[in-house]
Amino acid sequence: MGLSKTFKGGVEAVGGVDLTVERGEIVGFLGPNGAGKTTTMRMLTTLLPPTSGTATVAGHDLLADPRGVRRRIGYVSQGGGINPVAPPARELELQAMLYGMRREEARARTREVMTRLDLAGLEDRPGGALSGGQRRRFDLAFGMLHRPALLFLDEPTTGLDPQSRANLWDHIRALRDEHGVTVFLTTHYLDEADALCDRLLIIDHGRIVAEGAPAELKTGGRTLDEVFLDITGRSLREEAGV
Ligand SMILES: Nc1ncnc2c1ncn2[C@@H]1O[C@H](COP(=O)(O)OP(=O)(O)OP(=O)(O)O)[C@@H](O)[C@H]1O
Repeated sequence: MGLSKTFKGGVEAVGGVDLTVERGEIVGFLGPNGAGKTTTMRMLTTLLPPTSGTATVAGHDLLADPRGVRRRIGYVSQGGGINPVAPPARELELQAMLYGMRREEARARTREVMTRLDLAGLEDRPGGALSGGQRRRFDLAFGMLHRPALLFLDEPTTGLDPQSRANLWDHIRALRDEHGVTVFLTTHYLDEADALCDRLLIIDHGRIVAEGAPAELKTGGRTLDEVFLDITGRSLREEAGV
């Protein structure tokens, strides 16, 4: 599909990415800061027009049928978007109505998703009074509300304690195992990639540089961290101005 993106000013963020994600797998998209992960994800979710190339996402062509893509995917952005003042439970109901559900159905779906994600009992709690783990689970609730076949998660567990991370992994696995949802996620935590993902794609300087199951990549008794550094090098990206 050769997806690429060059920003105004000439920064080539993504330079011809070809990737395939199979239905029902959890794919980890790894890469150093500035490698092009978020830019790729924003193109795959129709939020950013590619400079060239296209892709088939959840069975629909990105350029020819972006509405078809949007209907079938969920997207949870880096850092999420929970309103600190309003209870996210109420906003979930409104969101469900925006997806075309009637009030009763929206209420029922909100209850169902919240129960699934261990959020029952938090119906009246404003976003600002939630723990980091609860906030991230609400972010996930927004992403899965309309039963997408494919879920994009940009750094879903950043800033969470080990318990909350493990809990979120369980929820992500359950989406795959019980509903056949395909998950495409970025993370900087390589232990997370190792434990959670069926397959990994490593991007660097806007190009895919390695791909495989965690066990396939960890050759020669190396940890995933070692493999990652061997592939992408040890220089700091921000200081190189990339
Ligand atoms: N709107 C923009 N305008 C110009 N350059 C941009 C823009 N967005 C991203 N870039 C540049 O494109 C490159 C890729 O950025 P991107 O955010 O996709 O990386 P990333 O892999 O998601 O990084 P991180 O791990 O830090 O989130 C970087 O060099 C970045 O500075």
